[in-house]
Amino acid sequence: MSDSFILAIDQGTTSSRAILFDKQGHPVGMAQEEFPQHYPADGWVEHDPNDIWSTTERVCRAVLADRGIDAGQVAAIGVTNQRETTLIWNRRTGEPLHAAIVWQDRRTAELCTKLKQEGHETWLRQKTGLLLDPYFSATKIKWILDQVPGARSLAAAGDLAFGTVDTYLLWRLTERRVHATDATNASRTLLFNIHTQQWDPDLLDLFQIPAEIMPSVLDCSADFGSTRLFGGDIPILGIAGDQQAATIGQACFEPGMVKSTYGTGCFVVQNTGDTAIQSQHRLLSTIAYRIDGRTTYGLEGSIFVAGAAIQWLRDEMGLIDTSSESEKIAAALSGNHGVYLVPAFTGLGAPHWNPDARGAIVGLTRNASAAHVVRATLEAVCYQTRDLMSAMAGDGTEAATLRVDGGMVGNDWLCQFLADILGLPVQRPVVAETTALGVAYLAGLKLGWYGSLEEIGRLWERQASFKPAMDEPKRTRLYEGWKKALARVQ
Ligand SMILES: Nc1ncnc2c1ncn2[C@@H]1O[C@H](COP(=O)(O)OP(=O)(O)O)[C@@H](O)[C@H]1O
Ligand SMILES: O=P(O)(O)OC[C@H](O)CO
Repeated sequence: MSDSFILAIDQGTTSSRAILFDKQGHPVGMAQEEFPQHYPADGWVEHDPNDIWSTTERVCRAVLADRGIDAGQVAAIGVTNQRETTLIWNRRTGEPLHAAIVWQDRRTAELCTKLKQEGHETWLRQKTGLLLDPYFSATKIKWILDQVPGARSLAAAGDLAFGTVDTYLLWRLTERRVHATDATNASRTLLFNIHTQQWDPDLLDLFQIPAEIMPSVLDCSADFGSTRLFGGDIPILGIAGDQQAATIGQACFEPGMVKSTYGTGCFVVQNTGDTAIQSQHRLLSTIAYRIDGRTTYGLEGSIFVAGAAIQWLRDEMGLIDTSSESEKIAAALSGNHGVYLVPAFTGLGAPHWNPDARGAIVGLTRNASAAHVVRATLEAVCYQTRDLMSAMAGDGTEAATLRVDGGMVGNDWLCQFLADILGLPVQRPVVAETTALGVAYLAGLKLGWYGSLEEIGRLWERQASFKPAMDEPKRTRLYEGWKKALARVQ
């Protein structure tokens, strides 16, 4: 089996990646391509569907060519993706009706506020585990159907298909144009009842979305069809939203286990077993994975800006030349000197859910320097994680450790400060690409490469552990400072 691989496609917010994994879950090759972000109006974020597709197709071809691997050696494909991002296309022509509306896009904030005022949030939360926020797909679908001329009549004629990014990629990968998604992606639309596991007629009604445009919903580890685009026929056997895939890649299979992924945003997910917890702290209840028809739920805290703030330091403020430089700068300072940065660039996500909040730097004195702003940006990611972890402890289980991954956790200073502020050991795995790994595992389960999640769990390896080293009074003092800064922007 040594010459057999799984090809994991990770279609993220800023780039598309293709990674080949062997049976032991080791990456043996990777190709990555960034693509343009479009900001057509304040608070709007769009992707060109053709960029999503063409970068994905190219990175798949590139990784196979680089490693000299042909389609016959690829046992299966797994697909993981930026979630909630919404596409609608014409089933007959394949033409997208509109640009993809990205998860970060706030154009439907007003509609969400109106629906909240009309009292819809409570029943909607019970069914979906989510909140009324522009983040999720439903209001984005409604926006496209309402704004694109002729869209509603095309939908009535059965000519339109809606999909999150996984669904769009699946449709384009498969010759027979499979229109399907998995339960984790479905659970981010605000249209899927996480208890009955069905598209919910009341929700479709509320958002005026015709059922005909919705994809069928399968387990995460399932036969999604096959593709002939890379030479031979390769089955597609795994799909999961990226944060759920990372939960699997981090082997958080026991209730109470938590992972946190630090990429563009930061997403903390705790496994809650077969219970969909109704959060009292404005966290989301979501489907962590569904395998063999059995659903495992998760509690999720989503922060919209994490690594994106480091990019902002680099691209807009010019305070650093590279993201990794932030580590050296933060480490060289003896403390934060009371400087806090609240990166509420697109409002605040969990547990605040305030779309109108905006960013701020507070505590500046004559001695404050660019270095303090850089350090404050890294610190903010850690304080926000503590906000989420405290909310989670209030709703369910207090975590014993935190497993971290994503582009930012190569930063040792960040990982240590995170352990210090949480007062919790932080563990970093050997395979940093946990998102792609998670979906490779899902495909591998279907292939029979792995007999169970327990077997997969035994493959998880720790690369580094960061133990809390800060005394409690200092931890409390720093966190209190953060809370004061946060109060200034709300
Ligand atoms: N050493 C570092 N310190 C801080 N941030 C970093 C570091 N390396 C990368 N990043 C940030 O991590 C993000 C990239 O992570 P990645 O997981 O690839 O993101 P995504 O999948 O959301 O596109 C970028 O925002 C980048 O600024
Ligand atoms: O593409 P990422 O890694 O920033 O993840 C985006 C999330 O799935 C949005 O919910």
